[in-house]
Amino acid sequence: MSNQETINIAVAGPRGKMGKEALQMIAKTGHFRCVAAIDRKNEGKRIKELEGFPDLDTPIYTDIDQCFSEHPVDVLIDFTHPEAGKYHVEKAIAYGVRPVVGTSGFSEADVEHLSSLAEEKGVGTIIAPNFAIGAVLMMKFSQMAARHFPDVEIIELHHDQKRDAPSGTAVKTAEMIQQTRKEKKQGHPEEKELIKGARGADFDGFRIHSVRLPGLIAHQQVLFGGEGELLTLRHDSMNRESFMHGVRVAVETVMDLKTLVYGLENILE
Ligand SMILES: NC(=O)C1=CN([C@@H]2O[C@H](COP(=O)(O)OP(=O)(O)OC[C@H]3O[C@@H](n4cnc5c(N)ncnc54)[C@H](OP(=O)(O)O)[C@@H]3O)[C@@H](O)[C@H]2O)C=CC1
Ligand SMILES: O=C(O)C1=N[C@H](C(=O)O)C[C@H](O)C1
Repeated sequence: MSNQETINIAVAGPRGKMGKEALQMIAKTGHFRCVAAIDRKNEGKRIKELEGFPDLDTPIYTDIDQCFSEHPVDVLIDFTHPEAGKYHVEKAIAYGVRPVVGTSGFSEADVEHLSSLAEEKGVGTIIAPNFAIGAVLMMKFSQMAARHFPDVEIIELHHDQKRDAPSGTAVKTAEMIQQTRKEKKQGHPEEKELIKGARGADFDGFRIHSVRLPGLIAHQQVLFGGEGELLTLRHDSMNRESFMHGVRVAVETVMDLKTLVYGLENILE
């Protein structure tokens, strides 16, 4: 489709950190229009009544059925929580609305389930654990490196308001590494944790560590160890605008899809 055709968007989670950022991105993108918001509070209010958007006269719904029945919505952007996100995606697909989902914490089974729904209805859907371009490159470089360095540990670092651990990005990175890494249980065979959790979460024989601190936004290091050498890949999101180019590309791309795509790396050129 032409980049200039207007895309009507509903945003789920408009009071959240990412929901607010998405509203700003939509306002700055000429051919995007926010036509509705889905929030579990503020039924019947307008976004302009929320903090930060005095000019946005967009209706807020708590009932997603009502929202999709009353508005012609092309794309749903969801930045909420996994249970709400899954419900929103199921509803969107049923109404023929294309979901673009950043919400993390979906299980493999959730993604498979939503993928079958999308395919059955022919509704384009994008679920991306991380919309930052640098993060996607870090994941791809990690996948390349794991072919040569099977000894790897992931350290993800996030703000202390994050609910899920490990992060969606860390899980996706681990899944991508798993595709190229020779299977191996790392560390000493008789290794013993003196404090439970000291060695982090086990993913197919390698470890994921989650750090939560105020002051952090979203960061990840992937450390590879070899004979006499170390390779460190690191990505830092210094603000939440860093995710918005990817969200914009996903909104444009999903208009032409008929199935579910999991991971931004699958749509970037
Ligand atoms: N893919 C990516 O690039 C990125 C993904 N994320 C992910 O996005 C998600 C949101 O992150 P963030 O904005 O920081 O989190 P916030 O907690 O700031 O925002 C989440 C929002 O979702 C709302 N919400 C919860 N349940 C519902 C519901 N049933 N219906 C409607 N809204 C609901 C919350 O409302 P309430 O206040 O009432 O609880 C809150 O406003 C997380 O899963 C995070 O991991 C974050 C950054 C980048
Ligand atoms: O909660 C966040 O903040 C983030 N969540 C996503 C994740 O779980 O990977 C993406 C990014 O890391 C920020």
